[in-house]
Amino acid sequence: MRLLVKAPAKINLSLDVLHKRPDGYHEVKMVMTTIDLADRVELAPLASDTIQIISHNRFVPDDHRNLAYQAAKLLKETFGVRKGVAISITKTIPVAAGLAGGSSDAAATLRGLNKLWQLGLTIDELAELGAKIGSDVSFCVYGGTALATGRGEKIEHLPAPPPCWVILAKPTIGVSTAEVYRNLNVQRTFHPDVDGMVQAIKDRDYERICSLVGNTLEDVTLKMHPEVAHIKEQMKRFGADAVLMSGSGPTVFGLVQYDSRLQRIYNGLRGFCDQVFAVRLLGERNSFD
Ligand SMILES: C[C@](O)(CO)[C@H](O)COP(=O)(O)OP(=O)(O)OC[C@H]1O[C@@H](n2ccc(N)nc2=O)[C@H](O)[C@@H]1O
Ligand SMILES: Nc1ncnc2c1ncn2[C@@H]1O[C@H](COP(=O)(O)OP(=O)(O)OP(=O)(O)O)[C@@H](O)[C@H]1O
Repeated sequence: MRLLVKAPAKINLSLDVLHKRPDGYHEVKMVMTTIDLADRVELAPLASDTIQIISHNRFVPDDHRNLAYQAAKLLKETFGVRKGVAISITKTIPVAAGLAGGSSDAAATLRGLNKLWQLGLTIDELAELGAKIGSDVSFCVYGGTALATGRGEKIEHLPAPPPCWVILAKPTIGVSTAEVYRNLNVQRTFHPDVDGMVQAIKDRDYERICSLVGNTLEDVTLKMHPEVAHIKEQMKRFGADAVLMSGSGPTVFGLVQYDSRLQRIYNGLRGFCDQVFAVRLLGERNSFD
């Protein structure tokens, strides 16, 4: 049996960093939501007891460094599985972009292998295991919309925000999440109103959601890569309702409610940015199939 699993990207509508912890990670408080831009993860049983990664993207490792590999290894070791699997990853989510592509591939692998190997784990158990792979993996196991705290692995589910378009523009640079956190001075930085964002989502108030988007990590990445600020300015100028960098960047997203404006913004950005996507905000859990 071969299994095809969808691995959607996330954006951070609000991301606050509270303080650095003794373990080196940062305590965060953020609102994340899934969007309709997804990698395809295909799982096929192997006769030998090995994990094989097939990826045709030169930026994606095809060995133990791949987060999907780490997900399979974690399940094998934790539950004593003596079976092999070939994991074929077709990337659509840009790499090192702030969209949790690798984390979502790992989450899809956890969900898929739970079925393929008939492990009978609950979604909460899979999310807990996911946290061992990376801070964004727990959220990606569930998808939907959530308030994430701790180092990002404590998930409180939220209703979906009102439907809208999400325009994404990624400059041709990759950003290291570790480096962005390292360059952050938590005391002297902007802190968005995350509680306000949670309330606005519960109230399904699109205008308030747009007015409250904010990301503590944005200033750090903008200083390192001024082209991200340029994309932000252009997206605002072309008429997006709200504009923000996602995660540690460098992808910038814009929220747009009216179809009539979408084409104009998309075309405008395509003029100077290679990777531009217009997708729907998913926001609902279980939108993987
Ligand atoms: C920027 C975000 O994507 C926002 O959703 C996440 O906070 C990062 O999630 P991630 O890429 O899954 O991060 P991990 O793979 O767990 O960690 C990568 C590196 O980022 C830093 N890191 C990450 C998460 C966090 N809460 N504090 C940190 O300081 C650490 O230096 C860590 O070594
Ligand atoms: N399945 C994978 N897909 C993409 N990159 C992967 C994968 N597994 C490991 N990596 C490595 O992880 C690095 C970060 O990639 P990824 O696309 O997950 O970043 P990101 O979108 O910024 O993540 P996040 O938003 O969670 O910080 C890449 O440079 C790559 O070397």
